[in-house]
Amino acid sequence: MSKASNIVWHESNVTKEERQKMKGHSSAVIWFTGLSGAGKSTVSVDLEKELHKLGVHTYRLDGDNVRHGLNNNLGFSAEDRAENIRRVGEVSKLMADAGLVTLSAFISPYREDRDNVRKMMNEQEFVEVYVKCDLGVCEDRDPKGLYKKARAGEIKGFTGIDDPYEEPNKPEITVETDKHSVEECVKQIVDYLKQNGYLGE
Ligand SMILES: Nc1ncnc2c1ncn2[C@@H]1O[C@H](COP(=O)(O)OS(=O)(=O)O)[C@@H](OP(=O)(O)O)[C@H]1O
Ligand SMILES: Nc1ncnc2c1ncn2[C@@H]1O[C@H](COP(=O)(O)OP(=O)(O)O)[C@@H](O)[C@H]1O
Repeated sequence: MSKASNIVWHESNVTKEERQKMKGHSSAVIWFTGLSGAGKSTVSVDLEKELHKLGVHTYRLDGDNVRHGLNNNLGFSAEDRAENIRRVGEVSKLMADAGLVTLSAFISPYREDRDNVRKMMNEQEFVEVYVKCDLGVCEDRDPKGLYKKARAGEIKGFTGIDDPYEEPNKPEITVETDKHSVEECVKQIVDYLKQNGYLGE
């Protein structure tokens, strides 16, 4: 809910549709959710490179990066995670309005928070990608050494250890990074986007 009153929406003279036409592809928010170490960053970085080669205008938003700036006043309580996801959802929506394909990679552990982002956009604009990976595999990978710290009790409220992760019920795409290579996961997403008309002619 807005705290401000007496504010009036001001329309632009260039529409989203006109921006999309100029770019030659649809806008979309590709929302990566999954455990720490599941591969959200790795897959989204390689997917962006692939989309760029195909002439798609992209931008990537990543939990670690956004928490250095826009969201540096938020921690990892359920309330702060909800606010993190709400703000990133609003930024993703602005980017969709600008005609971009945004790749948003956040643990986003709560189904309700992700569904609230979905509700912010047009139905076909939100593509939820569940980056699925067994917790044990994530823990073995431990690319930042955070699981080790969480197990040692040095980090409290770590997702998957002593904080919840709610799997998506009906994601548009599930990539299983403990069964398929990065290249295969990227191809699966590109194929979905092509088959569903996101990438233009
Ligand atoms: N308590 C706790 N739980 C989970 N993750 C933690 C925590 N503390 C720090 N980190 C680091 O923060 C990154 C997750 O940030 P997100 O913004 O994606 O989290 S969330 O969507 O708000 O849940 C996450 O990055 P990824 O490993 O890329 O997922 C971690 O590096
Ligand atoms: N199929 C795969 N997809 C994504 N990452 C993989 C895969 N196989 C192994 N990895 C490795 O797993 C780690 C995933 O880390 P990262 O992308 O930072 O995860 P997240 O962003 O979800 O925390 C990386 O070290 C990556 O090289």
